[in-house]
Amino acid sequence: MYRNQIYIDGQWVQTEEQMDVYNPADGKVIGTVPKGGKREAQQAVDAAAAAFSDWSGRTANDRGELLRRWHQLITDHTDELARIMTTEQGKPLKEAAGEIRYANSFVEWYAEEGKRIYGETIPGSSSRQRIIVTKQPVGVVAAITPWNFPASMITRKVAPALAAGCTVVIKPSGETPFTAIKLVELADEAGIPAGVINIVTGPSSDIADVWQKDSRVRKLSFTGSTEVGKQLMAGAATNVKKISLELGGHAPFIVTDQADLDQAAAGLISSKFRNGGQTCVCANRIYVQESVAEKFAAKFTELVKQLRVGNGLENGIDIGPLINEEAVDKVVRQIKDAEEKGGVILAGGQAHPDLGGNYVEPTVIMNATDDMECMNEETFGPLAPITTFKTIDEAVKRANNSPYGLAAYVFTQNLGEAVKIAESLDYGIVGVNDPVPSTAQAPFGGFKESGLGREGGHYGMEEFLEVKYISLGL
Ligand SMILES: NC(=O)C1=CN([C@@H]2O[C@H](COP(=O)(O)OP(=O)(O)OC[C@H]3O[C@@H](n4cnc5c(N)ncnc54)[C@H](O)[C@@H]3O)[C@@H](O)[C@H]2O)C=CC1
Ligand SMILES: O=C(O)[C@H](O)CS(=O)(=O)O
Repeated sequence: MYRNQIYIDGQWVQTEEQMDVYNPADGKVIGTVPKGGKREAQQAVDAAAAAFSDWSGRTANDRGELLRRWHQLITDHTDELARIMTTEQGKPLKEAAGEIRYANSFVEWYAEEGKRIYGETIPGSSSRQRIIVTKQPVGVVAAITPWNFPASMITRKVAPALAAGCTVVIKPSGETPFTAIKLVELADEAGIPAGVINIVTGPSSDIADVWQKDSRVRKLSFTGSTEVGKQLMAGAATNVKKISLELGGHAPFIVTDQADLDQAAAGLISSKFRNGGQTCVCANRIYVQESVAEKFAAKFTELVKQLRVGNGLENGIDIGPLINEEAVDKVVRQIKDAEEKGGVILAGGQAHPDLGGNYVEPTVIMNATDDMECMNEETFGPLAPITTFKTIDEAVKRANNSPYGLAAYVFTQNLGEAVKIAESLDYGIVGVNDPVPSTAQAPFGGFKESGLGREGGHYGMEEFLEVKYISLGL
C-alpha cells in the first residue's frame, strides 16, 4: 500500500535498516521506511547541488508548467493521499482531504508566482552609473517538516523553492513519512527532473547534522517545535545559512461583549479542535468578557458535547486520536493541573474512557487562571481553558504576555474595537471573526519565539531568493 523507499537523484532507494511507522488510531505498524543516515543525507545534497544549475537556468514558465503538472496529479490522487495521511497521522478523513487541497493550493499558487519575481532599477549616483536590482534563487534548500500537517508543511516550502529555481532535500517527520513520499512520487511522475526534489527518512539529528555542515545547503526551512527550531538556528550559524522557522504557538482567543456569541462559539470549535487541537495556530487560551462569559461558555460547551471522537477513517468523526502516548499524557497532565488550581470541568476532562489508546475527550475548563500550565505551555490537544476579563486593555495585556507570537483571534461585531485589538496584539496572524485564516496567498509566520520568516504569498517566495545589486558603470 505504501512505497517504503526514499528518493535521491531521481532513484527510489532502499536501506538495510528500516523504521516502523504506526497508526495512532490503534498503535499498529502500518509499514516501514528506510532508516537513512549520514550517507543518504550526503547523497541527497550531492544530487540537489548537481541539479541546481539546470533547474535554476530554466525559465519560470518551464518550472511553472512542471509545478502545474504536479498540482494536477495531487488533485487526481487527493483521496489516496488523504487516506494515507489519516492512517499515519490520525486526523479525520475529511480534514485530511482538506489538508491535501490546502497543500495543493501552494503548488498552484507558486506555479504562477515564479513568473512574478520582479527586480528594479534605481537612479544612479552619476550619469555614468545604472543601478539594477535582480533576484536569484538561493541554492540548495533543506526542508525539515512536522507530523501534524504532513502534506501542507512540505508543499508550503517546496513549491516556492522550486518556483524560485532552488532544488530541495526533504526530511519529513518519522511519524508521517508516507504522505511525504507519495507527494514526491507524484512530483517524479510529473516530470520534475532528477535531483530537484530529494527525500530522506531516518534519525533527524544525523540527517540535519550533514545538511547543517554542508555549505552547499544555503537555506534551511523548518516547521516544528520552538525547542528544535532554536537548535537548528544555532546550527545554521556554522556557515551562515538563510533560515525560516515556523515554530510553536499559544494562541489567545478573545471574545468581547460585542461579539456574536454563536459565531464565536462555532469559531472556537473550528480553531480549537481542528486536527484534535494539534495545530500551532489553534486557540490555547480563551478570554471572554465577564458580562457574556456564562452565556458563551454554555453555548460553546453544548457544541463540544456534540463532537464525535473516533478512528479518523470512519464517517462522521470530528476528532481522531492524538499522534502518540506522550501527546495524551501532556493533555491529561494539563487537565489535572488546571483542576488542582481551581478549574471547573464543563465537558470531557480525561483520556477517552471507552476508546483508550491515543484518544482524549474534547475538554472545556472554566475559571482558568493565568498560572495554569495550559495557559502557558502549548497544549497540542483538545483542551479549551476559558478565563474572563473586565476590560479590553486587560485582555490584550494578558494575551500578549507570552513568549509565543504566532496566531491570535478576536471575535467582536464592533469594527473600531476589532481594529484596536488586532493592532495591539503581538502576533504574526490575527483572525478577526475568522478562526482559520491560513491561506496560500497570505503570509504565515510568527513574532517572538514562534519563528522567523513567512510562508505563503509573495512573502514566502522571498525566503528562497537572494537580492543582487548590479552597478553598471558606462
Ligand atoms: N509554526 C508552525 O507552523 C508549526 C509549528 N509546529 C510545532 O511543532 C511541534 C509539533 O510538531 P513536531 O513534529 O513534534 O515537532 P518537532 O520539532 O519535534 O519535529 C519537527 C521535525 O523536526 C525533526 N526533528 C526533531 N528533532 C530534530 C533535531 N534535533 N534536528 C533536526 N530535526 C529534528 C522531526 O523529526 C520532525 O521532522 C509543536 O510544538 C508545534 O507547535 C508544528 C507545525 C507547524
Ligand atoms: O502546522 C500547523 O499548525 C499549520 O501551519 C497550521 S495551518 O497552516 O494549517 O493553519
